[in-house]
Amino acid sequence: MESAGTGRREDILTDPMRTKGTAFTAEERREYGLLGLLPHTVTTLEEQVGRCWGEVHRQATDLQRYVYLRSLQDRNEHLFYSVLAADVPTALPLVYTPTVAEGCRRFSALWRRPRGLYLAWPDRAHLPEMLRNRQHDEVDVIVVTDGQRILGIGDQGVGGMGIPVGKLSLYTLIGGIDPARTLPILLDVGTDNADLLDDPYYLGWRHRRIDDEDYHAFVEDFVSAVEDEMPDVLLQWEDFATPHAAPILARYRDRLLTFNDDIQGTAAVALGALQGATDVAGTRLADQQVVMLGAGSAGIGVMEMVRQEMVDEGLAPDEARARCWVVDVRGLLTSDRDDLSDDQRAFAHDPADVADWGVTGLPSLADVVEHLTVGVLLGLSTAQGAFTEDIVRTMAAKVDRPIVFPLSNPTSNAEARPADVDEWTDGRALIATGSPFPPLQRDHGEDVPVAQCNNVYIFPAVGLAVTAARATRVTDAMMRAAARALGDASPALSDSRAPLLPAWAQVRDVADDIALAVARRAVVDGVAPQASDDELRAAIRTTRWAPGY
Ligand SMILES: NC(=O)C1=CN([C@@H]2O[C@H](COP(=O)(O)OP(=O)(O)OC[C@H]3O[C@@H](n4cnc5c(N)ncnc54)[C@H](OP(=O)(O)O)[C@@H]3O)[C@@H](O)[C@H]2O)C=CC1
Ligand SMILES: CC(=O)C(=O)O
Ligand SMILES: [Mg+2]
Repeated sequence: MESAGTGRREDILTDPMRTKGTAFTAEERREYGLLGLLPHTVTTLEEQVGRCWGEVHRQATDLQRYVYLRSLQDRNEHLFYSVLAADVPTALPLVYTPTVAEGCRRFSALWRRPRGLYLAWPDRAHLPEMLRNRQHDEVDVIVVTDGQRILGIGDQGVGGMGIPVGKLSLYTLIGGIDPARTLPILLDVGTDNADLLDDPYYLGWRHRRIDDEDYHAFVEDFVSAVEDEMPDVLLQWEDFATPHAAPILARYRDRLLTFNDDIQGTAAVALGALQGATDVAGTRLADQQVVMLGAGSAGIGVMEMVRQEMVDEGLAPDEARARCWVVDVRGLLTSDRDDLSDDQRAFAHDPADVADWGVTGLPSLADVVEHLTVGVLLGLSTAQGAFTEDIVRTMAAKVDRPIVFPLSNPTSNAEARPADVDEWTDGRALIATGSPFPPLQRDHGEDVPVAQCNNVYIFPAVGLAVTAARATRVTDAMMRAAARALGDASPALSDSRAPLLPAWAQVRDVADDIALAVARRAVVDGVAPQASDDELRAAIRTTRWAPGY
């Protein structure tokens, strides 16, 4: 009993993928040598879920709720996912934006147990060995960050690991990816966050970020090691700073099964929400002047998909570009600026386009809104409150149904609060936000939920699609297919007062529909084996993991 019995019972009691905790039945407790190791009462999974939610609600702050749920995840994954699934709208803001931002900021202080891989530059000679040390051999999805641009809160160094962990939990909750087949990775290449460098308890490599030449060599070594170890894995790049995000995607998108969530996932969800919004507004994207505040990788990614959509709607590429306006911290992107990347330059306007505005220097967002009839105003700028009352009122004075999406995360970085936008536009605005906000109050007492336009609607479905279809690449057309399928599911298409995106209660069904559309497109694009719709549907069904004992 002593040796073999002890080994077996400890495994099954403490292995987060196999334990049932107090739900082990009397027979199982005897069979596995667990008698005496658990309190007498045998509980059901439903009772455990109820008990856990009771504890979540008893915590004093959302950060404590986050810590509780993360500890539960490390202890018992079936229970953790059952808890999340029981109340997705309440769980999401706790394991994801906005609370995960605080989890990242306080990562070192809150450290409990290891999860995923920490690949630090000083250990670069051992990358293959570190990858081989992963907990589970078979991996479907990796989410990797270097922690440099975490949501809108900047460089969090090793604390950025909160994001891959959080995103992968949503791959499982929404996309049904087996949690034992997910792998969060943090590339620790230092941090330029002075507070972290000064923090005696900081757990990352205490060093300034390495230079670009070393950085790209390290990323290349990492990618090569992933190719050797896990050649079929989906590699999702997350929260890389703009100077690295697009170049990395460009370098690897034709070599691996890979995508950048902030560029491509955000674009797809924004386009999906715009489909419902333009339908309610009774217009087409191609008829609008679309303004983006923020020229980072997320903002430019969204505008690129908006431009493609306008072309699909019938505009010539130049006509489409002429309707897209991007404003960054200095002002409007114009072709005489020498501080633009090639991706940004693609949206720069000729200074002659705005010469008759009479503005000295670069036009600001207020200037753009004053001089154009703007139908769509999007924010991916990290600039809290940048959609001011003046700006929104000026816009709303010229269009019946202004489309206003303050998309920056977390909540504290949003360009505007929905309740304010609603008030300034007398309830006419069509609103979606990046982080969750309370519903809008109407005089007659009916609450109107605000759509959360967040890439969480997209990435779990893309993961499900490529895993089920055995795709080898993520093409632009696959991301467009995701956007369309999400747009088609917009409740606003059938009820103009309904939110622009589906309710969280439906999100898993919607993910199945998106996954089918993406998988189908992968087959058409020749990046997945031939399969009929029925075969793809069946593959999606069998790929889906669900919690339960
Ligand atoms: N809703 C969603 O699903 C998603 C939301 N996001 C959010 O989008 C935001 C931006 O992400 P990303 O593009 O990667 O980040 P970046 O930091 O690279 O981009 C921010 C952009 O906004 C500009 N900017 C900063 N401050 C201001 C200001 N006061 N006025 C106007 N422009 C300003 C910056 O200009 P400059 O570079 O010159 O400083 C830059 O162009 C983040 O908050 C992130 O959380 C991202 C992905 C998905
Ligand atoms: C949602 C997301 O990916 C971000 O804010 O970066
Ligand atoms: Mg992100």
